[in-house]
Amino acid sequence: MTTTQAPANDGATRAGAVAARASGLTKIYGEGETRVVALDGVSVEFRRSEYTAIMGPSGSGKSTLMHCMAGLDTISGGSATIADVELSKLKDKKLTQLRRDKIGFVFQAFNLVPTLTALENITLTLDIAGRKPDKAWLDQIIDTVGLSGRLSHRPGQLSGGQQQRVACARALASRPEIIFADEPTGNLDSRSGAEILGFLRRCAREFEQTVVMVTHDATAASYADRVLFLADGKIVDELADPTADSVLERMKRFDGKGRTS
Ligand SMILES: Nc1ncnc2c1ncn2[C@@H]1O[C@H](COP(=O)(O)OP(=O)(O)OP(=O)(O)O)[C@@H](O)[C@H]1O
Repeated sequence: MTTTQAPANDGATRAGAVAARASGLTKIYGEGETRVVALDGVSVEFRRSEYTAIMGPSGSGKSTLMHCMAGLDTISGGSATIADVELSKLKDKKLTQLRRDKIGFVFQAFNLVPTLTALENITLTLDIAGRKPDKAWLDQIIDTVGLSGRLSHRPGQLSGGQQQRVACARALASRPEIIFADEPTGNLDSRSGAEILGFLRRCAREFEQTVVMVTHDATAASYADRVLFLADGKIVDELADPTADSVLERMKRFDGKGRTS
C-alpha cells in the first residue's frame, strides 16, 4: 500500500472546488395518470475530494439523481453540471466523451467484461478512448486496491470482493472528475464490503477524488464525509461526519423503524 499523493487532475480542479452540481434539478417520468415526479427541484454541490452517501426510502429518487448527474438519463428541468459543463447542453457524442473522461462508475453487479483480464478491464475505458494509461497512476491504484497478483485473472477467477476492486480501479483509471457508486457493496460480504468502502474513502482523502455513493446501509454511509437524505424527490436532510449510529438515528425520522426500504 502506498500513501503517495497522486498528481492533480489536469490542474483544472483543486480540493474544495465544486466537481458536480445540481440546480433545481427536476425529473418527471410519464404523464397524466402515470406522471411521477422523481426529482423535485434538487440543488446540491459535490465538492472535489468529498465522499457523499445518498440515502432515502425506496422510490425517493436516489438512482434517478445519480443517473441524471451522470448524464445517463435526461432531465426535465433545472441543470446538472460536471466540471462546470452543463450536461443538457451537450450533444450525444460530447456527452459520451464527458462520461468516458470525467465520470467513473461502480455498480452493484461489478459489470466487468468476462473475457478480459483484470488489467484489461481496468484500462478498458482508456483503451476505448485511445488514451495511454498513466503508468505511475495505474500502478498506484492497483497497489492500493491490492490487485498486483491478480492482474492476469479473468473476472470468473476472482472473488466478488476482488471483482469489485477491479471495478473501482477501472473507475479511477482515467482520474475522473467524479465517481458514482451505486450500492457498491450490495453484493459483497461485510469484510469485502468494508475493503471497498475503505478504498473509496482513501480515493477521496488521498487522491482528491469526488465520490458519490447510493446506499441503503448505515454502516456503508458512515464511511462518507456526509450523508444526504432524499424523500419524495427532495433532499430533506444532511448529516456531516456520520457514524452508523447517527445515520440510523436520522433514518428513524423517515420510517420510524431505522430502515430506508
Ligand atoms: N424509467 C422510469 N419510468 C417511470 N418511473 C420511474 C422510472 N424510473 C424511476 N421511476 C420512478 O421514480 C421514482 C424514483 O425512483 P428511483 O429509482 O430513483 O428511486 P430510488 O430511491 O433509487 O429507489 P430504490 O431504493 O428502490 O432503488 C419512483 O417512484 C420510481 O417508480
